[in-house]
Formats: sequence, C-alpha cells, structure tokens
Amino acid sequence: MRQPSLTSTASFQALENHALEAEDWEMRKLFAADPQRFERFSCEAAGLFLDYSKNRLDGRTLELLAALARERGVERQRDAMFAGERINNTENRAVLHTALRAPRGSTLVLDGQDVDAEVHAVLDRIRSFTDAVRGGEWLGHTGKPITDVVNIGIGGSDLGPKMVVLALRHYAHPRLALHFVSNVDGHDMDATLSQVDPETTLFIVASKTFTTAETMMNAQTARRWFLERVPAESADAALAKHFVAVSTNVEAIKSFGIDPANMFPFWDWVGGRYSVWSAIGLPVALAVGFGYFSDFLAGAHEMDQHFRNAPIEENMPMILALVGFWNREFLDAHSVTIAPYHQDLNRFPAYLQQLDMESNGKSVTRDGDPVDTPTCPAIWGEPGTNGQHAYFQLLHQGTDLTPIDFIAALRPAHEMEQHHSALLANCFAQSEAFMKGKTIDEVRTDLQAQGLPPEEVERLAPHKTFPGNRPSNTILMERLTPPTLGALIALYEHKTFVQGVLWNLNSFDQWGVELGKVLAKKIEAELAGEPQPDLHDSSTNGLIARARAAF
Ligand SMILES: O=P(O)(O)OC[C@H]1O[C@](O)(CO)[C@@H](O)[C@@H]1O
Repeated sequence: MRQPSLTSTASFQALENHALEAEDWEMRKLFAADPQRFERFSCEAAGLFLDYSKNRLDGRTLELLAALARERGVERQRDAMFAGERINNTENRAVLHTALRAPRGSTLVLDGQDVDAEVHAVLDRIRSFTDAVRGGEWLGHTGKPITDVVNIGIGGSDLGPKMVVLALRHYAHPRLALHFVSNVDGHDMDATLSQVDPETTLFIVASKTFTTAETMMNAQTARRWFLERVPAESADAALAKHFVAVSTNVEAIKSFGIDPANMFPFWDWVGGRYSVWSAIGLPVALAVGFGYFSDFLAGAHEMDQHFRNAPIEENMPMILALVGFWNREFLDAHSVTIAPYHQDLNRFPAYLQQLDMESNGKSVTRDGDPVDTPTCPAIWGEPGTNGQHAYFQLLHQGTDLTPIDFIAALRPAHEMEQHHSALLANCFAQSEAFMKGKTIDEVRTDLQAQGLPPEEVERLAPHKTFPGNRPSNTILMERLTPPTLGALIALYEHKTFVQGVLWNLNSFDQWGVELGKVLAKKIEAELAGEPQPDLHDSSTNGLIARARAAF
C-alpha cells in the first residue's frame, strides 16, 4: 500500500506545531524544572544504557514521535522484516540479518529454504575451520601453522569485520595477525603483502557478489603474488591451503580458482552492510575464536528481542531513531557526530557511515516519490578525546547544530585506572558543556574575577561564550565485550531501520553507488587504451589527459 507523504500525516503535523512551541526551549531550564529528567529520559537493554535526556525534548515530544512511529507502521514493518517478508522492494529480497544471530531452533522458512538450518550449518563450518586454523591443525603448504590472515573485501565485506576485530583485540589469538585490504589503491595491498609470509598467510576473499571491481583486482593480485612464491607443480594444492572465499556466488568463486569446499556461503537476504554476522565475520571468528563470535551474535540477538518486544516508548533503538529524527527534521541537524570514548572503537564511526548513509542516504521513497523532508544526516566522527582537540571547536561554537552520540565503557580492558577516569571525565564533561554552554554573563563574571579591565572583558567575552543547548546521547556499557559490541551494532542497525520507515525509504538497496562504478570502468579503459577523442566534459577530459601524460 502506498504510504502518504510524511508531511501530510496528522502526527507529523502535530510534531510541526509542537516544534514551534519547542523552538525556544533551553535544556538548562528543562533540567532545572525536572529533577527526574535523567531517569525519565534514559533506558536500558541488552547490556547497554542510553541517556537521551540531553536533547531538546520533553514527554510530549516523545508521545508525538511515538504516535508518528505508529502512524508510519514501524511496528508492522519491523515484524515484516523479522518474518522474512520481501521488504527490500527494489531488489525483491527479504532482509534477514537478524536470522543470522538467532539461536539454533528458530523456525523460519523462506521460499522453501530452512533459514535456521542453513545458517547453523555455515556456523558449524566456521567453527571447525576457525578451530583448525587457531589450533594450528590447518597448515600452510609447507606444513607451517597460519600466522597471518588477510581479508580482501570492501564496504560491508571489510568495514564490519575490521571494526569488530579491532574492537575485540583483547580477545584475540596471540599467534594470528589480522590484516584488511580494501582499497583498489595498490598502496593498500603493497603495505600488507610486505608484512606477510606466503608460507603462513591465509587469504579470505570476501565479496557478497564476487564481482566488486576493487576486491576482484586485489584478489587477483594476491593470488599472483602467492603463486609467484610457490612451485608451479604444487600450485593448486597450495592455493587450497591459502585461499578461502566468503560469498553468495559459487560460480564466480569457482572461476576465480577457489575450491567450493573452501567457500563459506551466505545469502541474498543479507545486505552487505548487515553482513558481519554471516560468514563475512570469518576474520572475527578467526581472531577471537568461535566461542566469542557466538557471544557477539548472542548480544545482537538480545537487542533484537528487545527491539521486537519492548513498547516504542521503552524501546532503545526506536528511541534513538525518534530522537535522531526530531533533531534532523525540527532542529535542522545536517550531520551527526559519533564519538566513541573507547580507542578500540576507533573504526565504529566509519562502520556507521556505511550502515546509516548507504541505507538512508536517499531522496526517493520506497514508492518512487520524492521525499518531502530531509532524510539521513551525514555521519562522521573519531574517538574521544582526539576529536576534542580537532573539530569539537565547531561543535561547541560553530553555526551548525550537530548532535553527538557519546559511547563509553564504564570499565576498561586495561589496568591504567587513571587513564580511564580521565577518559570518562572528558566524555561526561563534553556532554555537559554541549548542553549547558556558557552564557556571556558567566563569561564576564569569570573574566572580571581574573582581574581583567572592563574593556578587555567586553572584547573577549563574545569569543569565550558557548551557546550550549546542543543535543547529545550517551550510550554506556559495563565493558566492551563481544555481547555488548553485538548489542551496540544491532542497536544502530535497528535505529537506521526505524528512521528508514519514518521517511518511507527502502533502507536495503544502494543504487546510488552504481553510476560511479560504470563510469570508472569506461575511464579505466580509456586510461589504458590508445588516445581517444574527448568523450567527456572538459574537466574529466582534462584530468584523464593529465593522467595519461603521467603514465
Ligand atoms: O561484498 P561485495 O559484493 O563485494 O560488495 C561490497 C560493497 O559494495 C557495495 O555494494 C557498494 O558498492 C556495498 O553495499 C557492499 O557492502
């Protein structure tokens, strides 16, 4: 059924009216007026705690947002996703990444396929393979145990496993070093190959389609590099010990020369950016072992259960989505900063960029109509406290309002307690500063107390004033563990889903990446071929000409 446009819905219009009333709200005053604000605007689920009290909203705002979610059918669409309906309507696919982390025994049949049985059969294979590699029973072609694993993939076939392996480094196997090559830029492959030994390196070629240009070129290069170092007569046997594939495309992996016995499959109902739970997570299972990989899946499943069952008003992913929606639509927030106050989450912002922006960076609804409000904000960030010494200036005093998600673990994985309290102090201080700001009168009082002459006080005061009233969420966990990380990722997946439903987008296709791919193929041929007539605009022709002259 065609959805009405967002702005024509009664609940969106009610929110518009409410936003007019809320225009002058100051969070300082909201906190002063309600000593229970923190308790009222925070929730817990799956080992995570979300404080969303430092947003410009009140109970009525949430009621109206929840009403909008209901009017847009968020619960119905959530249930349709879990049930395996083909909600990816432009690719006619189900969206079942949640089935990848469901415990054995769940019943879901999709087109005659027993999803649970297939998922767990692959998980069993992942377990035996990773046990063998980690245990030193899987040997390289000269009889040595594997010491290095190189994952070759890009986008969802890189960002997820790379982020998780870094985040869980405390759980990692001491013998295995994990490397990730994604960029078609040869410097990426070169930097990795220069560190590894062909006798002890396992290559994982990870690509859902097994057609992605960057991955195919990188995989061919790795294969050539490897074969140049192996006696020709044992090439096939050696390849079988050193190359495995993760894909949905068995024919393509065969023609690449990988034995299907070395292929870990997944399915078209797993989107690339939602695939870390599938065999795309093989590097994670190799690094931390199958037990912790299962815990990671279990943490995500716990968040799934919460998302499925909790009422909207207590549902963490729904709340995160609704608050983000409020900030985007009514506070004109063009971007969101992700600030993990945990160095091991340093690739988390990059991971969320694909998750959120590839899912909801769209301007046409699922029905093909132009959207009538702004959609996905830009997502960016760096670990705190590094960001504080770089771009937080703009967040505090710039002209745009940029909401921030602070993410922290209460306990560290190290024993340097002093560092950890300094880290948390910074995290909490920043959210306080964004909320409170510092008024010009407060600045004047400070400067006067420092004994500055009145004209100097007046000259400096505007520069030292902080507008404040800038929204943030804080997500806390006890420790960064496999289950809490699983829950954290699932939280953001579902947040993205809910926002997609509010905007009536198909969050599971990514047509926007195609045009550049097609043009790059043409230009690659032009760069390699004979001089050709100018085929493009003058800028593109000029750039190609300069590159050709340099070759
Ligand atoms: O796993 P594949 O098929 O190589 O795709 C890699 C990535 O490329 C994209 O299709 C975008 O080009 C992503 O959605 C995907 O995660």
